[in-house]
Amino acid sequence: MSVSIETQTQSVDGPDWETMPDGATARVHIGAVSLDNGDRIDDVTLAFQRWGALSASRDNVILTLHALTGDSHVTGPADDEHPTAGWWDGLIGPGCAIDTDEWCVISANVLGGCRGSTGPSSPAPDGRPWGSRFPQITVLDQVRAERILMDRLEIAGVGAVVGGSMGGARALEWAIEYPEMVRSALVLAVGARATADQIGTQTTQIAAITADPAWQGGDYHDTGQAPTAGLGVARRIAHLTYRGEVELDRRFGDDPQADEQPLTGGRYAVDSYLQHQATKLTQRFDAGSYVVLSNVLNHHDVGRNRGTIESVLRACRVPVIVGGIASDRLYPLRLQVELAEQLGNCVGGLQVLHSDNGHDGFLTEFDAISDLLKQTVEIARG
Ligand SMILES: CC(=O)SCCNC(=O)CCNC(=O)[C@H](O)C(C)(C)COP(=O)(O)OP(=O)(O)OC[C@H]1O[C@@H](n2cnc3c(N)ncnc32)[C@H](O)[C@@H]1OP(=O)(O)O
Ligand SMILES: N[C@@H](CCO)C(=O)O
Repeated sequence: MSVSIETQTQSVDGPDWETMPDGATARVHIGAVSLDNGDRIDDVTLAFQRWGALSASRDNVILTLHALTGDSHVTGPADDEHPTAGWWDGLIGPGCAIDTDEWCVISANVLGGCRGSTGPSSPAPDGRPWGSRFPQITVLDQVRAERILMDRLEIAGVGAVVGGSMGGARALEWAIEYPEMVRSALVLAVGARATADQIGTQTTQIAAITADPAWQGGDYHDTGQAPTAGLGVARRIAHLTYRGEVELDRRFGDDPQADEQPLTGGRYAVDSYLQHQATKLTQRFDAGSYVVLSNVLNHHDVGRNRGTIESVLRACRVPVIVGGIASDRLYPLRLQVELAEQLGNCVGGLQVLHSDNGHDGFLTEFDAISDLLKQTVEIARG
């Protein structure tokens, strides 16, 4: 589906993006985005951060793509605008795996997100929060928005698109939909389409949120209430899928939490751990975005409107590095085996990360991710 692209660039709420300090945030009105479901969102805003200088030929951009509850803050400590430290902190910067003395790193908060980009909690054209009116979007819709952002920034091509999980899904869609713009891609901890298991756990998480009376059909943003309990349950379920089964048992087993007594109403240690993860998320993330983005993952299917998954992957000529984590039970290795075997130009075959941390290995395995990023930028150099 083609996307109408307006010509003007309008920066709002931020400094000139090319000269702002490393890690500063800019927000750009990118205009309308046409969606897979035939709908359209007018006047989309994307918030993004930039590290490293844009070269005179504007051809040294690395687009880093965050996962479900991430945001544009790839590196650096938490700050007023970004409640968590960078999700690939230390991997991007001067002398790092993506060396910002060479590369200009751009990272945008995703369409549907809640950290400065248009999503359920941001104002619709009538000034009220989008809430339940926010349309069903797909990974490809998010990538279309990012493609328009590149156009607004006058970036005709990028050295690499890199990401894991939902970020990996977008990197894959970038390589398939806009191969002429992408010199290399890192696709980590994801598959070519959602599996029944993923859709099962994600729809169960959505059910936990929508069962919370504070959800109010998704139109809670201006009521002073939020479905915090439902979002917390959703995160607990999700977090179990993000970590290794053996890891959790090794760390927590059936231990009680501190001096609590489970037989008399006290908590298990793993219960306390999940409660902690849930509380941290509910303090920083919008439930409406969580629902929209979980559905984005449910709808992920590179074959949609294109053909068989195998034919779509085989036709992709962009050099792609494919990585997977051996203990990932949410995006098991068989999904990355399929990608590595079927992508038209997978470089070096499947690269397996050995980690106890399951799916979250794409965030925690610093050395292995560093190596994959270095391989990717090496291809981008040509
Ligand atoms: C691209 C993106 O996805 S960006 C978003 C990434 N960040 C998140 O998703 C935040 C949620 N956290 C996570 O997913 C993971 O913690 C990661 C991937 C960020 C880091 O993983 P790890 O370093 O292995 O941390 P781990 O999962 O062991 O969690 C440690 C936390 O659990 C807490 N914890 C450990 N045991 C217990 C317990 N028994 N009871 C309560 N809390 C506990 C620790 O105190 C620590 O808290 P803190 O994070 O507030 O300092
Ligand atoms: N911890 C990651 C895992 C999902 O990929 C997140 O919350 O985005």
